[in-house]
Amino acid sequence: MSYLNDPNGTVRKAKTPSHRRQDGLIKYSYDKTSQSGEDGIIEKLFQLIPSTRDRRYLVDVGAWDGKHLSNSYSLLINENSEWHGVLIEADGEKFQDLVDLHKPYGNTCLNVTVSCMRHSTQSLAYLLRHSTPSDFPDDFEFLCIDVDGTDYWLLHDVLHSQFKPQVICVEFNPTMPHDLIYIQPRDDNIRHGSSLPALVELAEQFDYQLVECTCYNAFLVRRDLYNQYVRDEIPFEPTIDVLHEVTMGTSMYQLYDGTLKIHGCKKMLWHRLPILEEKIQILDKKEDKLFPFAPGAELDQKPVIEESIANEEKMFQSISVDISSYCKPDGIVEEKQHCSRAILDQLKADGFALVRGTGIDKDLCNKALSWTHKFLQEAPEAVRRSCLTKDRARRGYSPQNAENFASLIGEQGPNDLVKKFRVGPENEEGDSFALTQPNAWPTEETWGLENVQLFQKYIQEYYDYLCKIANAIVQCIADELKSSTSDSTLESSLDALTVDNESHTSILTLLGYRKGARHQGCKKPLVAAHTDVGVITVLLFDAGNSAVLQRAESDTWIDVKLPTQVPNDPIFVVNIGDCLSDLCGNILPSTLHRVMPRNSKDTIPRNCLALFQGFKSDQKLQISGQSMTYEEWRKNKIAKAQEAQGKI
Ligand SMILES: O=C(O)CCC(=O)C(=O)O
Ligand SMILES: [Fe+2]
Repeated sequence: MSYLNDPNGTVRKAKTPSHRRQDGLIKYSYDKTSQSGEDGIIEKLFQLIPSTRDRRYLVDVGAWDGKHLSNSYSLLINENSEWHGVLIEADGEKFQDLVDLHKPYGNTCLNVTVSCMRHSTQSLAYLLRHSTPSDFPDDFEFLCIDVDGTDYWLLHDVLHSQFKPQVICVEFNPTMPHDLIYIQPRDDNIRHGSSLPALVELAEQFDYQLVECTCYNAFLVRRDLYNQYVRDEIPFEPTIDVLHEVTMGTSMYQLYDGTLKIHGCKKMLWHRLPILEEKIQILDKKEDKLFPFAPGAELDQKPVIEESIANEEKMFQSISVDISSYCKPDGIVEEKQHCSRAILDQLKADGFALVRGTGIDKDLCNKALSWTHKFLQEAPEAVRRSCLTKDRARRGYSPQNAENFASLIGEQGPNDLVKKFRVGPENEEGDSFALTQPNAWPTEETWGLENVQLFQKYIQEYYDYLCKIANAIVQCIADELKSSTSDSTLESSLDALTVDNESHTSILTLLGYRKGARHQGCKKPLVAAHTDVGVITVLLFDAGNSAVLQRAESDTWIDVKLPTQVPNDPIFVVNIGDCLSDLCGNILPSTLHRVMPRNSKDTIPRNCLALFQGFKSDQKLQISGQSMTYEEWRKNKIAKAQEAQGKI
C-alpha cells in the first residue's frame, strides 16, 4: 500500500466475507455442455428424485442448436436415455441444427418464438398442451427456460396453467441486486430479463423451493419433492443470500460535491462497452461541483417538505410522457414521433400512461379540484340533490350507492361508494342519444349565486380544456398505431381516431370519496373492478388519501399514483377504454381497475376529475371488419354485459 498523497484519492475494492454456501448442490456441478455447472446439478437432482414412469420428460425453451451452452444435451443425447425432450427454438438456422441433432433420438423440436401474451397460441402452456406427444404428463420432470427476456412471464404462464413441472431451471438477470424485485414488462419485444428475487417470489407462490443457483440460473423444485427427496442433501436453509452472489452488479455512489462514481462491474455485459463515469454525471460542469452545505456556501435551505415535493415532481416528470408537441399548434414532426412512441410503449404494457406538457394552467386544475371538493365534500346534500340524476342518464349528481361500474363486467347491484357529478357537451336540440342529455347544475336556491357561478365556471373551463387534451392524446396514439401497422383492416379501423372530434360525447365526471364503512378493515372496493367503456379516460386527483386507484397486473393490483400536488406542468393519468382497445385490435389493452379504501388514521377526502372521451353518437366505426356507429357499439357492449350478468 502506498502512503504517498495520491491526488485522485484511493479507490480499491475492500475484502468482504462471502456468505455463499459451497456445500449444497453446487458441489456436484460440472459442465459437459452447460455454462456454469448446471449439468452436474441437474444430474444430481434427478438421482435424488426417483422416476415414476417409463420415460422422463423435459422441456427446453430457448434450446439454441441443442448443444451450445445446453442444459438438456447431457440428458437427451445418449443411446439409452430415459428422457424425451421437447425443444423449442425461435432462430431458424439454429433450429435446423437442433433438428439434425435430435431427430435420431425421436425428440420433439418446435421452431416457435414462444409468446408471453396471455391468450396467444404461441404461449408456452398452449404449446405444451397442443404440440407435445400425447402421453406428455402435466407433472413433467424438467422445465428449462432461457430466452433472454420474457423468462419470468413464460414461467408465470406455465405455473398458472395445469402443468406442474417437478424441477425448473430458469435464467435471471445476474446484474440485478438481491433487494430488487424487477419484473420486465409482459411484452415479447422487450429484453430486460427479471431479477432472481422476482422469480423466486413467483415460484414460491406456487409452492416451489429454490435449491441452488449458478451464475445465471436458478433451480427450483416442487415443494413436495423437495421435502421428500432433496432437503436432506442441503445442510442449510437454501435462500437467495446463501445461494447466490451478485458478482456482475454495477452500483453507484455519490461524492459530497455531486460527482457520481461507479462501483463493481464497469462494462456493459452484453454490449461489451465500458461504462464511463464521465458519461453519467448530472453536474457535468466543474463550477457546479460544490458541496451545498459547506461552511460559507450560499445556502438556499428549503424546508424538507418542499424538497420532498420537488423530488416527487421530478420523479413523476421522469416517468411521464411530454405531449407538448401534440398540444401546441406547430409541433415538430420528430418530437411528435418521439412522443407517440413513448406513450405507446407505456400504454401497450398496461393500458395506463402518465402525460404532461398539455399546456393547461395549474391554477385551473387546482380550481376545478377545489370546487369539486366544495361541491362533493362540503356542500349540504340538498345542494347536490338539486341536480340529481333522475335516470341513469349521464348528467348531474349521482349519490353514493346509486351506481355500479362493475355491472358492465357482470357484477350485481349498485355498490359504488362514491359521489359523482357529470357534465357533458351541450345538448343538440332533438337529440335523444343517451350521452347527449342536457347538463344539470346545482341550483342558486340551494347553494347561492356565487357558489353556483364559480363552480360552473371552473368545471366548464376544465371540461373544455380537457376535451382538447384528450383529442390531442388520441391523435398521438393514432399516429404511432398507424405508422406501425401494415394491416389494412386495422388501418381503416384507426381512421375513426383521426376524424374531427369537435362534436363528441365526452363526459367529465367529478368523483368524491371519503372515509366510511368500507374503511373498517373490509377489503371491499369503493368502485368495483371495471374497464372504462369509451375511447380514453384522462384523470387528475387531488392529495386526498382516503381512496386509491389500482390497476390489475397479472395477479395483483398496482396503485396508480399522481404527484400529491399539481405540478406547474400538470400531470394526468391516461387510461385506454374498451372502444379504443377494440378499434386497434386490442394492441392496447383496456385494463381492469378499481378504487380501494385507504386506511389511515387521518383520512383526507379524495377527489378525482375523470374525463371519459367519446365519439359523437353517429360516428362510423369499423371494428374487425364490421361497421357500426359509436352509439350502436355502446349499446351492443352494454347489452352483452347485461346478458353476461343475467347468466350469473
Ligand atoms: O376515482 C378514480 O380514481 C377513478 C374512478 C374510475 O375508475 C372511473 O371513474 O372510471
Ligand atoms: Fe374507470
